[in-house]
Amino acid sequence: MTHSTSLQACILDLDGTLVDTLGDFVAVLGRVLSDLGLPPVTRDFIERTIGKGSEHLVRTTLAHVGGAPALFNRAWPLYQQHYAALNGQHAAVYPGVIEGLELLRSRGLPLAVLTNKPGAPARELLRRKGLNHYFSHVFGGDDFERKKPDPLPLLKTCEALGTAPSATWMVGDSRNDAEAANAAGCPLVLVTYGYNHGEDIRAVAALQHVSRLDEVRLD
Ligand SMILES: O=C(O)COP(=O)(O)O
Ligand SMILES: [Mg+2]
Repeated sequence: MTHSTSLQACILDLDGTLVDTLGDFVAVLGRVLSDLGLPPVTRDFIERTIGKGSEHLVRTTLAHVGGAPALFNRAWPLYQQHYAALNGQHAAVYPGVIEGLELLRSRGLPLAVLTNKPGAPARELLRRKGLNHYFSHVFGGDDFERKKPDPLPLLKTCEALGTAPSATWMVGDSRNDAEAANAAGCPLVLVTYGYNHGEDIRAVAALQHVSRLDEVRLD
């Protein structure tokens, strides 16, 4: 099967696809829990929980350590403050990402980022990692009414790019990306190195599964 003739633009996920941000989440949540006098959580727990946006991550972490739900009101500003300070310090661009973005750009494809991370830290992270210049649009989890796996943010990103969903590839690392892409009608490419709630992403159907972004086949 080939979609090369209809490929007009590409939307990429951020955490687990472009940048390995697990270390940032671990450091930030460590500080938040310590500020609140709560016990730490494991790196594995955080890796399984990333993907549904930062509010979800903070709420699920508090519940995991037995914190009252109302603690969220104290934890959330702390999380945002620590995230802004640490953003990118414990994060690395995955091998093959620069080469993959160069490849997509060499085909003249407009590129956008769509992440469930809030927009401000997402844009700042891309800037700090020197990736921002590849993208005409960067949308975060707070830019639209609903987050992935809902198709709405994908449809809105296609609208911003000016391309039909059927001609706009979604590249992501989790079933949130897959469900959103399938519901929006975007051809799906999955990277196999990211975070997928502790499950093997190769079990999720896609046009292609790639172990590096520069392995994506455009024809
Ligand atoms: O912030 C998250 O929960 C994950 O963000 P992502 O959509 O870039 O994977
Ligand atoms: Mg992701």
